[in-house]
Amino acid sequence: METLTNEILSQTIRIRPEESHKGTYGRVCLVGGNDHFGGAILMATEASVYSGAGLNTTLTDSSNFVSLHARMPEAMVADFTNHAELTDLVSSANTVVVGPGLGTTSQSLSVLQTVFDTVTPTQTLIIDGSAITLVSEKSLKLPQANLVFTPHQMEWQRLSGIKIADQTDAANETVRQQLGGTVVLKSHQTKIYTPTGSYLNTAGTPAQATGGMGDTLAGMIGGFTAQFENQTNAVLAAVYAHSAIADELAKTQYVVLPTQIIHELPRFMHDHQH
Ligand SMILES: NC(=O)C1=CN([C@@H]2O[C@H](COP(=O)(O)OP(=O)(O)OC[C@H]3O[C@@H](n4cnc5c(N)ncnc54)[C@H](O)[C@@H]3O)[C@@H](O)[C@H]2O)[C@@H](O)CC1
Ligand SMILES: Nc1ncnc2c1ncn2[C@@H]1O[C@H](COP(=O)(O)OP(=O)(O)O)[C@@H](O)[C@H]1O
Ligand SMILES: [Mg+2]
Repeated sequence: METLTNEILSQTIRIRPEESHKGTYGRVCLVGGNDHFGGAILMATEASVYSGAGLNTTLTDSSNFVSLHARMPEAMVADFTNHAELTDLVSSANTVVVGPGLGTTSQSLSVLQTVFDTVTPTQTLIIDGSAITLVSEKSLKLPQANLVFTPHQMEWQRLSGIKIADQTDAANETVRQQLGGTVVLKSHQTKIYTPTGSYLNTAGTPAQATGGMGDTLAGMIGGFTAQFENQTNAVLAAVYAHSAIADELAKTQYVVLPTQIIHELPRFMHDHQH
């Protein structure tokens, strides 16, 4: 297993060419946020926008529209129960993030199933939070796409069937192969299992242990995969940047809020572009 260093940042974060426009930097569609967990999709969206993705659209419960617009006028918003809009918007994205705050009701399941029925093999699909729990509980058939799962250890236990104490590299890699795609197994030392190798993230701090931290990472992975070509490096760089920014803030803070990491992103990415 290879340890991630800040080299992954300069290998991934590109200086923007002069001759470019918002279309050059990818389209992200973020799906989640029910009437209880609006904050989760709000943070994921904010993270994708601040990562520099060119166009961001959030499909969520209509009760979240006002708060989302108030915080994030850069993002477009649509109702995730509108089947036609959901399929249209998911189809036109490069990257789809599904799950932050989606919940596990029959409505959540129907939204997730529509996303799975719509994505195509050329798209990257990040499956986070409630979407992982739903796939596990309902044994959903996974779509053909560039899949990125972002479970924490309990979600990985549900999805893989491996108890937290038994989550060894060999066992995790076996299930990754069965699932296909990449698994970002989040913990105090996140491990990333990809089709081409496994990586350990030693950056990060217990100051990050607060709700919304993973929702933020899912949005960052969305923003990075939408605009940077090498999809594996984009995932690795997002994981590393998320923790490295937290480490910087934790030098003077007891707790680091997800939204504080988000607001540091443009400065941090500027300092590491190549
Ligand atoms: N502001 C919001 O709207 C928030 C919404 N959230 C959403 O709430 C839904 C449920 O997610 P949860 O993760 O809270 O619930 P889960 O029930 O999936 O997992 C939480 C449980 O897992 C245990 N656990 C064991 N190892 C862990 C590890 N390494 N990291 C994290 N937890 C570990 C925790 O102690 C806890 O009991 C998701 O859709 C999520 O996106 C959460 O992200 C919290 C913030
Ligand atoms: N003690 C810790 N040290 C380093 N990183 C941590 C620690 N606790 C949590 N994190 C990070 O915070 C994030 C938590 O994700 P998750 O549990 O999905 O949060 P949420 O669903 O509430 O947004 C992960 O990226 C994880 O690696
Ligand atoms: Mg989570």
